[in-house]
Amino acid sequence: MELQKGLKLLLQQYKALFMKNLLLAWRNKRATFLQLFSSIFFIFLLFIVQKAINAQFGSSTSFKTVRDPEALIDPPIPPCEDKYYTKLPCFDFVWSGSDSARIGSIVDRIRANNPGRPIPSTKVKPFRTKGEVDAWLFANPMTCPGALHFVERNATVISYGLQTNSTPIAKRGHYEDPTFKFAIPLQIAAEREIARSLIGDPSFSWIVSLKEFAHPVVETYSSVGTAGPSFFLAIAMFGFVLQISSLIVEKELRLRQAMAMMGLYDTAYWLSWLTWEGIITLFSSLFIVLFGMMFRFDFFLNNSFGVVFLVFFLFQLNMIGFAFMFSSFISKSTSSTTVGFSVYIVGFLTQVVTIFGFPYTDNFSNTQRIIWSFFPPNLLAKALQLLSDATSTPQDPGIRWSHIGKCAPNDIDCIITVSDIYIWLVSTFILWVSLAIYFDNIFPNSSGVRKPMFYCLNPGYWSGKGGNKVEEGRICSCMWSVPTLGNTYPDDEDVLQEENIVKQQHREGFVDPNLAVQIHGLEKVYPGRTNIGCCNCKRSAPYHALKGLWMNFPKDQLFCLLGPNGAGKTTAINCLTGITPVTEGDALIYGHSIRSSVGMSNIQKMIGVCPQFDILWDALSGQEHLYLFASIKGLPPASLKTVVQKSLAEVRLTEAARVTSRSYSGGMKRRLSVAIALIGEPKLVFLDEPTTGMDPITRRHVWDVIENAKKGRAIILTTHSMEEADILSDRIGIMAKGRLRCIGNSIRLKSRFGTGYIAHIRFSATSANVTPSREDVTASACHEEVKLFFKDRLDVVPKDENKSFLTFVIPHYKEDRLTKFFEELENREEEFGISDIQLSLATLEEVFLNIAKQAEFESAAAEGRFTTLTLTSGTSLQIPVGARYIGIPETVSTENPHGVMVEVYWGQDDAGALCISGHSNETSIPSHVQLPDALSSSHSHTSRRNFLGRSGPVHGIVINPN
Ligand SMILES: Nc1ncnc2c1ncn2[C@@H]1O[C@H](COP(=O)(O)OP(=O)(O)OP(=O)(O)O)[C@@H](O)[C@H]1O
Repeated sequence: MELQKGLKLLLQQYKALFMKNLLLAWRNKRATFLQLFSSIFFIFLLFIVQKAINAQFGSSTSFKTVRDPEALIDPPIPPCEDKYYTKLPCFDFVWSGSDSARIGSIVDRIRANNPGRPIPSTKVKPFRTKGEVDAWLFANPMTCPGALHFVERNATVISYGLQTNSTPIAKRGHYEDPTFKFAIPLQIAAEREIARSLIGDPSFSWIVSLKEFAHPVVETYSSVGTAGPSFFLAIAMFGFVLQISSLIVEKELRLRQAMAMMGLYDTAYWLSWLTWEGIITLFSSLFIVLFGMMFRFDFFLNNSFGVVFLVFFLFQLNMIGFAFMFSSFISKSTSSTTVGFSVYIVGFLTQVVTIFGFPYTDNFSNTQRIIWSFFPPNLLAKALQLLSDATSTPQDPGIRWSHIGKCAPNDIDCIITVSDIYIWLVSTFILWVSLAIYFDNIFPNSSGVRKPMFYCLNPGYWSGKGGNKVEEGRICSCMWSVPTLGNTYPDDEDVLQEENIVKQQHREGFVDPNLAVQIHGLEKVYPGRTNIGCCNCKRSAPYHALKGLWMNFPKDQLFCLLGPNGAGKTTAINCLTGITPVTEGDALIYGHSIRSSVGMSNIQKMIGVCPQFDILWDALSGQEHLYLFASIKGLPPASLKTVVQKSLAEVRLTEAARVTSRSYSGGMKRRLSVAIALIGEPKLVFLDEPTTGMDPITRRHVWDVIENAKKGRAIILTTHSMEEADILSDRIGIMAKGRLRCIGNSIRLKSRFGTGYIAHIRFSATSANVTPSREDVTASACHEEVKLFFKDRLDVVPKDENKSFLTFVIPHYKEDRLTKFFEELENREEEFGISDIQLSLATLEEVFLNIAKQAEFESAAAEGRFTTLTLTSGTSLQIPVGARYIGIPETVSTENPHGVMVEVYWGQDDAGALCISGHSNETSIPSHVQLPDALSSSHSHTSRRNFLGRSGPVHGIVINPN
């Protein structure tokens, strides 16, 4: 099948990813709903805030249009309790001039003639002089709203002075103007009563009326301009947090890596997210403006629709770009809410500062403005302020398209316009997205791999020819030097032969067309690093996970890679699939080198990978996964449906095709992963433990799938199931500690590395006329005879036995005696009471365990590990891990002229580490054995004392009795 290439493939991948984003958003309806419609809630809150403020300030005529102002006639002196924040007991007024009886009577009349409310004498306080009044006011603040100072100059002249607290105060949205409320009524009352006293007519008429100017609304409070920035920032935060977590989840779950392995273009990935979020942002901004208009905000009604919409759209888009950039710094999706919350808090604070004028006035420098404008919430706050100021009174026309580049006529401090803010939002958006892509490349991905810091300065990166070099570890971690490998020649003859063939082909530059993979000395060292934290310094040494692999994988064969945990199987697959860079060596996959970026992109088109852990989107169904991966692979659109249906049928997921993978069982997920690996007819398939977690029936079915898939392609399979390896593989390689230990087909491995042949002897049930106790005796006699027969002819003892069978393990080197032996045994079947004889080769599991144990022996020897052997006699010896024969120090005697030794039996614990499982009886060391002096010397190092004078551990002596 011809796969799509170039621009066509990019477009196909883009469409498939866009569809994936749409499906994820559709399945996560609650989050998408919040992203689109949370604005209605916040705008409703703004509406309530606006209403509450209007109600509070409603009493002040400044907030109203006054066309026919009402006159206030003879305003009375109000009670002192009416003053805001007054302290009780209080006085309506205090006065000086109490030495004069005439002044006293004027004050009495002021009290008595106060319109509508005569003032009781207790509510006024007389003083002799102004100085006394000042001293009293100083000592008793907030207890009196005004003071009158009278001076009787002569019989026809009385002068007076007025004193009041001139600070206007606001209380719960109401302003108190002390001049109008207290000073003028006192003034009117004082002048009225002085005039009456001077002309001697106590009923002299005196009417004063006060009236404000007719005026339009002088000021308004816009909740959108003041509280709006933080509310609209909160709306944008939904998109911000969701975007960060979507990107991180795909990184964290290695979904991006899986797509990259299938040949995904980064451009398609970023474009799909950008367009998807662009569309969501567009609708979200549209709803903000429509809801704002619905709630009748002047801000939304009087400014041009397009101008307001663009502010919200560009701001939200900018926040998405900001989220893209942040996602490079975060590795856990659970941190996205914390990051979102922190950005919101910082944004809220900087917005408050912005609303108070920083730094968009002449008082601040350009540098301050530039730095401030990099943070998108600040630009939003300023834009909302400009738009809100432009509609602050009904007379203000708002901002039209034609005016976006101009300052408002009354804005004398204007330093930034709406069009400047658009430019800032667009250019910083481009900056965030570029930084996001750059950081995404230079920060380690989920496999710890990253590009060099200046990768984009490499011309090869842009031309597509090379420049795809990758590094490992964090940017700021110091790498340790890579340890060199010692002797890398294999001990096993088959491995050596394979290695020689591959090496020769490599030397000759021969690319065998019948080979799918040629591995040339593949080495992988995971870098050790020193991470310097603020108060600690963590070190980890480099780890040699692959120590030089030389192997060929023919086409049309299934190669099974076995090995204990940590052997390096997954590392080998990761190197071959380009997930992790190789340290040394190379591999050719269908002639393409894994070390070249062009080679790797060709390789990715012809491989399929089923990773060790299922890499699936919870919210996508099996069918959607297959559509997505088939599209990324570049299968022609016309064939997608048929291919997907076929794949689903192959892995028996047709019925569950439309069910989201969240509801799949472990086995179903594995089957889907296998189907993904096989989609698009890849020429090489990597299956990393594909049947883990499957029940026996499903496992057998998947074996059928794999068996069928073998035709026309190479498969590399890793598994911990020996049965699986035995059934499926054409060739098996067992790895341990980063090296290939053996290679060959199953029979070859069993015959070379198994303990030998296994003979099961089953005994016939004793006849019915034999009593039970007699039956036991007969059976036991038969067993003994057979045991004797095996001992006599083959020198073997039973490995396992019970009432009805005996099991013997016959070593390979006794193979030549077997034909005759079994002929004789068959002839004597009746005599021995044998009902059945079964002869089989040792199992692959046994081979595996032997190889793993051998590798442990080698690594223990290489590392010089020691353990304690406690003999039955009670003596404890320090012996090297893996040593088989140990001479016991200071045991030379006339009976044992060469001393005494034991054979140590080694087993492996649950973690695969070597442990002593027992030891033989103490026996004399044979005379031919070369002995170290230590064995007989009484002053040997084995019983030396340490520097504290205490005796150190006694060391056993490793000897070779053969
Ligand atoms: N990113 C890494 N950084 C450091 N060491 C690593 C890294 N990945 C793997 N290793 C180490 O490399 C060794 C080989 O690991 P690998 O996963 O290849 O083993 P495996 O044979 O696939 O084991 P399993 O059967 O458990 O999957 C292990 O000791 C592992 O700890």
